[in-house]
Amino acid sequence: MKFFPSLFSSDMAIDLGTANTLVYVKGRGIILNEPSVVAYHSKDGRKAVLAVGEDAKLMLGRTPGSIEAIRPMRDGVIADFDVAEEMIKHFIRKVHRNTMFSKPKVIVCVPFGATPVEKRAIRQSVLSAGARRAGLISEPIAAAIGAGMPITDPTGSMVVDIGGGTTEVAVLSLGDIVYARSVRVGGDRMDEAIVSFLRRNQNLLIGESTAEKIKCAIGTARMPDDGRGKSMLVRGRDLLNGVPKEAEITQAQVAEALAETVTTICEAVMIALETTPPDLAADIVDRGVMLTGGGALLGELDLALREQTGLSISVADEALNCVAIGTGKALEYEKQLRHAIDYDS
Ligand SMILES: Nc1ncnc2c1ncn2[C@@H]1O[C@H](COP(=O)(O)OP(=O)(O)OP(=O)(O)O)[C@@H](O)[C@H]1O
Repeated sequence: MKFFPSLFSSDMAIDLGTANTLVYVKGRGIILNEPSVVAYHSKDGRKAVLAVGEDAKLMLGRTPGSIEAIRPMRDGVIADFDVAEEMIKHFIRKVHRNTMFSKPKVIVCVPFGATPVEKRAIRQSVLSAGARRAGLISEPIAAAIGAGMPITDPTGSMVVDIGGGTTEVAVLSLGDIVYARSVRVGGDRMDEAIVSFLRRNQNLLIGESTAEKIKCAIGTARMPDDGRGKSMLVRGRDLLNGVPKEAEITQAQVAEALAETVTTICEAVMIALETTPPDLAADIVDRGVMLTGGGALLGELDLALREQTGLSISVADEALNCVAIGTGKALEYEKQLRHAIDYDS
């Protein structure tokens, strides 16, 4: 009997993220979560896919001349359509492999600011990957559903989804978006800020994946009370003499490196509040703001936002998976949430 669900249903929801792609299968939940990376091998002017997802991410920054590891999503949108299509096809086939009947229906979440051309390209990639129908849902709506917010109530809710490439701030009421704004800062920008901080202050050159490790291990949005906080050892290359070098980086230094990104996120929240109609803004002041996305896990980001905006801030349970869970719920409860899913544009 365990075999039956995979035979009959593989309608799926995809969170096509800058950093990670997650696939939710109806009735089963999230069954795939892999980095959004594709590695190609080039020979005699012809390119062939070598690896996708986890295996391809291991190759980033470590490829010889004949291999290229590419992240097709940048700033929350598709930067390289051909590579993105390969990646979507690979993931859909991986999930759909055990299904004998019917092509799946697929719902994909897209950033609020995605253009009609970008939406059409995503839909086309999904259809050519073997889907029978392709629906799109706006990322802030999916994030809010995934965080369990009462988005269909006649009250204002604010969700701030901090992803790899973008941060989307949205105000929702009665199941739809009243205000949304996307700023091109997120986890990637934090990694870049750590790389340039170490280059400037310690003459140490590190790669972005090392910067991401530092951010996840000791990253913080607030200056530690003792002015230093925890520390970790980092390996990179000495920019002065070109040899490998190990240096210590403290939480205070990471906080300094990330200060600009954190301020940009705070400003986006304040602008959203100022632009929201007064009654809805009052609801948000009462009910607070929900943070979702991997960037929401940055140490003390909720506290820093609370201090800078004066609003009450919560981090969603399963912040990293909220968008995928919300897109999946839209698929499960399609009748109730059909106004949020776009099958036609
Ligand atoms: N513990 C952590 N602390 C800080 N950042 C983290 C942590 N865990 C994950 N991240 C960051 O979260 C980001 C990925 O988040 P998420 O998966 O929500 O983004 P995405 O959906 O791929 O991106 P986008 O929404 O921009 O398309 C990465 O930059 C990652 O480094």
